[in-house]
Amino acid sequence: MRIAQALTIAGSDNGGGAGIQADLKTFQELSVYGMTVITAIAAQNTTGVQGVFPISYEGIAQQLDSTGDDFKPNAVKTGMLYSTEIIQLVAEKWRHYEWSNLVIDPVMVAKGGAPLLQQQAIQTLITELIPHARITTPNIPEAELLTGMSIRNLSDREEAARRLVQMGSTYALIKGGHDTGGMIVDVFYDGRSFHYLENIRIVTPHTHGTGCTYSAAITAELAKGSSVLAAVTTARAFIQAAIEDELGIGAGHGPTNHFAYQRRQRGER
Ligand SMILES: Nc1ncnc2c1ncn2[C@@H]1O[C@H](COP(=O)(O)OP(=O)(O)O)[C@@H](O)[C@H]1O
Ligand SMILES: Cc1ncc(COP(=O)(O)OP(=O)(O)O)c(N)n1
Repeated sequence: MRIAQALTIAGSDNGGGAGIQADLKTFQELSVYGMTVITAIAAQNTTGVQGVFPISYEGIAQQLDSTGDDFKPNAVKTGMLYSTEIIQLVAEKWRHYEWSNLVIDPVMVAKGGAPLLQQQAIQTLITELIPHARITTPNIPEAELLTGMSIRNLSDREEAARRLVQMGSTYALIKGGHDTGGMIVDVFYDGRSFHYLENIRIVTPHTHGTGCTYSAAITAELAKGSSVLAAVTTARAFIQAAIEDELGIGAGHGPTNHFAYQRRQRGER
């Protein structure tokens, strides 16, 4: 049996809650073989980001080539891409290796406020990468920056999702974690109709890496051949379990629990 394979192109979080580390843990939990291309080293912990150290252009190009020359990932996810140059490079290699199932988590700012994407790179993301996306998964502030509109209510989220699809992303998911209400509503758009993934907001400080983990779970499910809506639905259950069964690690905003979903599947909760 050929195992499903997924590649993440993202930054490193030494604390293990977000970035490459969250992606690999999520792939593994969902029985998908994970591969990485590291774009930047973010020195961080649960209290914030202390430094960002981009990998050289040549270093990223070589990682992409070493991956593409030998492996055939069934799905590819992008997270922290940091600069215009890195986005252009990823788009070029995407075309060259004819990869499929691109999941774009347009990481821009960490929850503590540290920038993870240079301001001038947002336009490059829109013109160079989003047209290749199977699905793009911004949180509300990211969706506002990508679409140039302010998002205040549900119909704004729907309009933002429409605009992402107009930019060329086949599907869009506007994540509702940054909303302040008691319910979190993630808006999924398939180009024709909307689906709403609603959940009660869990009151916890331990939500570091939720966006990375959610999009990695979508990527893993796409790698295994799921439809996009089925992938998002499973991923939503994965992130819900990961937030609910908190680990309580670190003095600040701790990581989510990547073990939780499978433990529940095995009845071990
Ligand atoms: N407190 C919470 N309770 C329940 N689900 C949450 C909570 N915070 C985040 N999520 C889930 O995680 C997803 C990603 O979180 P969000 O904060 O929107 O993105 P990001 O981590 O990229 O900023 C949300 O869409 C939601 O499904
Ligand atoms: C290396 C790296 N990549 C992405 C993030 C942001 O992760 P996200 O899932 O948006 O969660 P928060 O950090 O915002 O809680 C990161 N911190 N580091």
